[in-house]
Amino acid sequence: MAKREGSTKNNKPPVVTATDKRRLRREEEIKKIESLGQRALTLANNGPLDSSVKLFTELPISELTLQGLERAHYAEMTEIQHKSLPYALAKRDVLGAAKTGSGKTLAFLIPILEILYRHQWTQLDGLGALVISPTRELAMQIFEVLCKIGRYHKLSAGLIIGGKQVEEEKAIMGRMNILVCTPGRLLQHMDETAGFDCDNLQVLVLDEADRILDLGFKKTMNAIIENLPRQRQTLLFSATQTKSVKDLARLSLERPEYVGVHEKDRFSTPSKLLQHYMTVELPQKLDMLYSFLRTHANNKVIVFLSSGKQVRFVYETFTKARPGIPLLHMHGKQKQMRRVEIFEKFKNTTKAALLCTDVAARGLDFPAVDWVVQVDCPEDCDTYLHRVGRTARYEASGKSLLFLLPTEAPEMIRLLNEKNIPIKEISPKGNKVLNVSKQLQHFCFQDSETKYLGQRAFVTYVRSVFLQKNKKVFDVDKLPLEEFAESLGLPGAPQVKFVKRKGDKNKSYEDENSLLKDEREQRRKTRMEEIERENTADTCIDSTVKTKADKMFARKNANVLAGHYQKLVDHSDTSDGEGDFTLKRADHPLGESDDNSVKLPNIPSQELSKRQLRKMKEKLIKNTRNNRVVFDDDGNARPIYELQDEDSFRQQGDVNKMVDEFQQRNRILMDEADVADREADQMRRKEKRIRRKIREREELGLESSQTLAVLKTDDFSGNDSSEDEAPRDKRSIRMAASDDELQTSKPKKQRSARVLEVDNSAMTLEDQEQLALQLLGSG
Ligand SMILES: Nc1ncnc2c1ncn2[C@@H]1O[C@H](COP(=O)(O)OP(=O)(O)OP(=O)(O)O)[C@@H](O)[C@H]1O
Repeated sequence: MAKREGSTKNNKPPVVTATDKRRLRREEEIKKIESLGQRALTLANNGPLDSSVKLFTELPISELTLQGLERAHYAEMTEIQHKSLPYALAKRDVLGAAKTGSGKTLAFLIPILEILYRHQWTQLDGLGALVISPTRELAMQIFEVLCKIGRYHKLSAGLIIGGKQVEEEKAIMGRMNILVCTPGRLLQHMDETAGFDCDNLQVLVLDEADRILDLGFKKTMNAIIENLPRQRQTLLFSATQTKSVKDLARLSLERPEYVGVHEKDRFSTPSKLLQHYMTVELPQKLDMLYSFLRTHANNKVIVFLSSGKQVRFVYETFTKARPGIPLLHMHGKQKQMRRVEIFEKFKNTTKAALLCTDVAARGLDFPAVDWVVQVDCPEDCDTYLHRVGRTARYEASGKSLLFLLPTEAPEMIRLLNEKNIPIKEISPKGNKVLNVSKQLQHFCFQDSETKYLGQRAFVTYVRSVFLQKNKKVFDVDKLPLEEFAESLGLPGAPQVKFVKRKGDKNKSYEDENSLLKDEREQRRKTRMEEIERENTADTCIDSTVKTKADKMFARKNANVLAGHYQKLVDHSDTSDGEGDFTLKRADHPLGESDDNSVKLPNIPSQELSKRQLRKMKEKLIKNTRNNRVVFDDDGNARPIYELQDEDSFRQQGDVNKMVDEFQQRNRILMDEADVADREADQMRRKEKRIRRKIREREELGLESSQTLAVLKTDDFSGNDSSEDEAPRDKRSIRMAASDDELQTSKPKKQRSARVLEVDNSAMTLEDQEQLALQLLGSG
């Protein structure tokens, strides 16, 4: 004390050490945090925010988040943000509903950052916030926005969306403060990962809440919720929000604030979205789509179909038919890396058509989409809303077109009108409709793989109609099946038999990876039971009536058909939950096997009973008798030899000469066939080579499907040797640009703890993946 007085007397300033500076700054920060909390509470208690408040800066939001928002060019709040943030920032439960593209993502990400910041969350506190999304792409998108606006916070964040690197994920799960994930993989970690617990969880967010809480995810979500503490904040957002009391009870919400933004609007779709529908007969759908793409070749278009097989078939055949617009395709069964690639490609393009299933229907924020075309009718109005919501986002405009069958149109339009969806009928200009069916026929005839794909596309479409709940819209009996098959280029309609299993769900949209192991096991068992039923119910098999397709199969030897038969009955490789019913052809006329031996369908024999094996053998032997056919130029199957009566034959001229001519003609034909076979064989081998390479790449780990990154190092240790730099810089997140930088620029201590500083400024998903790989590799 005396010393201080002395120093004052000598007019010397008191000595302020670095520790003092740190302490002062810390005290200041604590005061700010307390004030933020107080202001947030007052704001929430005051009720709805005044309409004059427009900017994020006017809300009790920390400097760190505001800087992130500014850097990402977000200044003014959208309506849903304006209405929900005051409650969410005060840690209240919120059920938010607002039109598609209206900014719901920020409405839950800002509160997450703020709540954790106000708790001064550190790595030692573990998991503080969990965001659950129904699809991987949506999770990736949310993660990207989080990286952008959270760049100045000292929090770690991970993206957990499935893939192969479970073990690597396990190693760092325990250190994540925020996780963005899909339900299936999250549950897997809850079950398997030691050291990963959610006991401290502060905020739970369900994006697309109605979807996550519906039947498809019910079991998984129930199990996840069991692992979460009851004392937490829960935020639910969707354009089509659930109000089910049961759902809310499952989540134990506490007096939630219901924030419905556009409820009083005249229409439930964005105002700048122009919506049309067109009545199209089923066999004309692909012609219409092809014509549409030809005439919109300079646009960015999303095309929705109801199954992955259809997506693949249209993609494969249209790519060959060249509609003049680049084509991309996305469905649930694609490898994750491929999906990421397509997602990024479509995001960054201005001119392309993305053919997809409903896996892309919700939440995805592709910039500047001009058109959304729904080739197949959505299962309900909510799905319609989410699909069209991929265009006209935020302040942009967009158009949509819905194809409806004459049988679907009246009821579907009534339902859409009832939901305040303004949709107008338009009719195609007759002279602009191009015919693509002929080309499809050609492709199917030329390539058996395309034909099989077409058959499966046919089956999955019919199945999807059969499984729809709303029978007033969807009537499978009224589908013109033969004409539809013809329009896909198929030589006849594959016969489809429906066996509705107990517990069948109406799931045209499901991330297969979300299925639990026991669900998959259950499906496998049911499939085996179906095969058993199929093999014993011979009364269903009508061996006399043969479709053109049946005859076409006869060309193939038994071995190939066995594979095909397996594909038809084995639903395990279905892309869109295709395994929900039994498909059965009326008969399977088999051609002669090359080696005259009978091959059984490719099912492990130990999984079949003796009786099943015997039945299958009998069935195959019965069907392998002389019924070979040839095909004429129109693709019609004919028997190889069609006998004339002798008199008319002799009248045609000298028999020996005719025999010579016949043999010569056949030699030429056989030579041609030989060349074609060799070419096909070469193609097949090439494909196999490519597939093998891809597999090898994957095995080497070059395909990183798992994405996991650390947003920010957590360092409240007080070790601020660089404290005289601007605090913003000191705290800023820097991304190591290369492996070398990662290796060399970090202090050893940090590296050994595998904590990276990340600058997400220009961080693409590829960067994030790269970073994740580096991070994982560094341990
Ligand atoms: N405050 C804002 N200022 C400017 N742009 C914003 C703001 N909030 C969101 N956006 C932009 O609006 C677009 C849509 O936002 P977002 O994806 O969050 O919509 P959404 O309501 O979640 O849509 P969906 O219901 O389809 O999931 C995004 O491109 C986003 O960057």
